[in-house]
Amino acid sequence: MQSPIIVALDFPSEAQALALAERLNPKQCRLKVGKELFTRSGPQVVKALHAMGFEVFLDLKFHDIPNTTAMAVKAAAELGVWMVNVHCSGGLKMMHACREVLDLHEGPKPLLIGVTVLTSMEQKDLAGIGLDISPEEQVLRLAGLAEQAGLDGLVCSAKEAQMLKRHWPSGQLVTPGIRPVGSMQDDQKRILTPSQALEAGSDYLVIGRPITQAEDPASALNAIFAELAQ
Ligand SMILES: O=C(O)c1cc(=O)[nH]c(=O)n1[C@@H]1O[C@H](COP(=O)(O)O)[C@@H](O)[C@H]1O
Repeated sequence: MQSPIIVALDFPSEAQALALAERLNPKQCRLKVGKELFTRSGPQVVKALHAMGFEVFLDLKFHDIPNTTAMAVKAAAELGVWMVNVHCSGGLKMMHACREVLDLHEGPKPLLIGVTVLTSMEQKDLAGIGLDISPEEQVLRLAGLAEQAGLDGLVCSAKEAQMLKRHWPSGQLVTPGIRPVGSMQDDQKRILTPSQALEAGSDYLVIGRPITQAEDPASALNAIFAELAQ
């Protein structure tokens, strides 16, 4: 089976990230490079992971005026990443500019994914930023904009996957906030287990600390992969 697992390489140095990657199998997962690692190590770490045979999700959650965001997405495409993301709350014009720049890009195009409501946020956090609606309503509103802009899918909580697949069947759903039974919740709020997330309609599962902080990360990945392959 093509693995749905994306391991989040949230490390403070390239050395640590590559040491973890060395222990993982590119047939069992893809890797996510996020803000901390990229800010410290830059495109070099992405190139090193590509050289090890991994496909990379560049998770920098771009959010800026349309031209700036689109040029950042273009740079990601030129780096050869498999997936890139932008915040849907940047609006329709911003997402549309990103779609257009990728349509013009020659060669393999990364999947363009929109971030809806962060999995660390609950209703009261939305109220704190002036949004007096439920996370589900806000996710649906942003999903509608992302579909209209021609994005390939969404980052969302697996708890919203079923609802989103009904509204946008072809949208690829990338879901963090995944916790195998018995692992720590950490700062995640809207969580599901790997199997529950796939059943709910997730296409890709972003899993960080339950694998990267495990005593034996390869076994932790293997156990999740085996459970999903059943
Ligand atoms: O875009 C993301 O990947 C993301 C979106 C979101 O809403 N919530 C979320 O946790 N993430 C990322 O998913 C990863 C989750 O890591 P763990 O909580 O350690 O499994 C982190 O790298 C987060 O940056």
